[in-house]
Amino acid sequence: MGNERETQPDGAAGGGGGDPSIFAKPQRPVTLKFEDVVYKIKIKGKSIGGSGSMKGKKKEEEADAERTILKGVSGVVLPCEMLAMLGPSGSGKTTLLTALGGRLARSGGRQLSGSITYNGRAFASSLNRNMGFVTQDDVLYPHLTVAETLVYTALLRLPSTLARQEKVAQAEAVMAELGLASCRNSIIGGPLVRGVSGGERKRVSIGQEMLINPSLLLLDEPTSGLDSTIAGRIVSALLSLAEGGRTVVMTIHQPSSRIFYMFHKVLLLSDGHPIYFGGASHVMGYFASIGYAPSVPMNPADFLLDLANGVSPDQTLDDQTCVKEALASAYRVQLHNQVAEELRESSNQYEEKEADKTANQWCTSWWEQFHVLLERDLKERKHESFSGLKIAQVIITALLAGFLWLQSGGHAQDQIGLLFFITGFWNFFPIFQAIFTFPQERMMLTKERLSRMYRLSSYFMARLVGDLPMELILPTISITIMYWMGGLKPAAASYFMLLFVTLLSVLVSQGLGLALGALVMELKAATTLASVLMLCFMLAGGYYVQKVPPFIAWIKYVSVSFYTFKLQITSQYSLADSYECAPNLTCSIADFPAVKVVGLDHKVLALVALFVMLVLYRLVAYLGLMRVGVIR
Ligand SMILES: Nc1ncnc2c1ncn2[C@@H]1O[C@H](COP(=O)(O)OP(=O)(O)OP(=O)(O)O)[C@@H](O)[C@H]1O
Repeated sequence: MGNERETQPDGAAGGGGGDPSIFAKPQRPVTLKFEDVVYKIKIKGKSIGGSGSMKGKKKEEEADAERTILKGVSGVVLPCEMLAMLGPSGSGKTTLLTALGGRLARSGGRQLSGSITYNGRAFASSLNRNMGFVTQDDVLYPHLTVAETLVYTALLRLPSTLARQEKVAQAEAVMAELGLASCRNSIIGGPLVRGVSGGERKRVSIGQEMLINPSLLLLDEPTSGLDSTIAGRIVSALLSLAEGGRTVVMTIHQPSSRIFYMFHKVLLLSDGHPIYFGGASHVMGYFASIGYAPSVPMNPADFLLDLANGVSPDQTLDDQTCVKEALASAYRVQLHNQVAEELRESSNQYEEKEADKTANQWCTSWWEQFHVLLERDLKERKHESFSGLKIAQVIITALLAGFLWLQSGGHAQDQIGLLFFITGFWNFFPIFQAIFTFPQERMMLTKERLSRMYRLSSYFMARLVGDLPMELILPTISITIMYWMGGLKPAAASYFMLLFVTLLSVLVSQGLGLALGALVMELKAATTLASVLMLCFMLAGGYYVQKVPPFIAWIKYVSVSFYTFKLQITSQYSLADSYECAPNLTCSIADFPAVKVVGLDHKVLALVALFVMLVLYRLVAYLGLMRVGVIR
């Protein structure tokens, strides 16, 4: 089926939603071809046939416990064309779009076969810089404004050859293009914070991809959940982009007829089978020619969806599976060869002559990435880091402890109890703050890493540095209150030593929280694991038990609480100190039960152990994060 519209590879603007001339023509227009794409997944321990799969194949699929999601889909999309992929829910649209974006997982029994080429070449990671991918769910930071979101994306995704001002100007241009200027200073919002509307959020997501002026733009349901006017505006903006020389492919559920006729080409899927590929204006004629014409005038998209669901207009075939089979076999007889011919004939006009040597380079330097990510992180998380609730929680706890220990000065039992309370509180608190960090960021990290926006190391360092102020300020306030109210040793050196040790242990616990979050990437499991681990560490900390069976005594050597408590005790006591062990009897502090367990010696070793943990946990967190955003 040909495309009834005349395509304009030179990039004349036309149609809908705005003037794309503010954007340069894409540097390398892309011809996207896909041929006989088949995608199979293995379902372990179950024997399932494909839902509504063709009868003959059902048995074979059951035997293999394998499900075929895409069953030989072909098509070609040229620069200046916009293809819509239609079909019922579960028909395979998103799977195909993900395959076209080079993001489909192939490990763990998942197989993708057939060919997908971009200007005649297979997918290469360099394409990510020339391709925009808008996912169905908008993955955006809720506390950034529309303008901040787009400016930070521009700073990260546009090359270093552009000055900061030029990147900002590009973000402004995108906002103007997508009609976002009026809400530029509104925050994005999310489930818990009210922000811009769903349509505006979607336009921000599209804007993030438009910023890089991609030659190939793939969008998963860009209009879902929007009213038809807003949906129309979005599709017409995309039409403008396509007609400016880009190749645009989108999945869409139920477009209005006005939207439907904006598409140059349509691919209709039914249970993974293609049942139509060709010009949007020819689709009704094609189905009429094979005996399926609507009995009353209707929106073509509704009619196509009925057909793909197996509902024939005249209801002559009651069995929906029969209708689907008839349509799939009509495609094979009538269209398959035609599409194959179109694939052969459409030249790879823009074929790249040589491999892209910049494939593995980044748009921006490590420092630029670090700087922008740190700035963005501080903006996005300032409400959380400096939350009144968190500050109140810490200060109230410190004051409460201060009042409880107000009259305990000089009493060893109470003082050592206070030290262990400080150890416990400042081991528990940071771990449970840090554990949420990476699981909450997973979607964003995946999205941005797949777009090759930044190195993992720059992200990781920005995150660590961004967390630092609050990680250090709050414990300092808390320790100061408890130290002086609780009557600990009134000497500056002892105070600073205790403060230093506590801050170090806060950073170690934070690292442990980050590592657990990054390894498990699931909040419930990570918090459970952290509770168990911290309880073990606390119990082995030296305060509660003195006689520990040898087979379990080693736990203290991996316990952050043990080293922290030991160093805190040494900040307050030396071997020369004594305490009142019975009325009118003084004993050496070294004989006090808890002090006996942790000891007053080997201070340097304890410090080294904390420093090793400080580095090690962060290294584990980094290694855990390396899995995110990697397609297998
Ligand atoms: N990795 C996977 N594991 C199990 N099932 C999968 C996997 N990937 C896709 N599927 C299944 O394949 C089918 C097609 O999914 P896909 O998301 O492509 O459909 P869709 O047409 O985009 O649906 P929707 O319009 O609801 O988004 C669905 O039944 C889905 O459950």
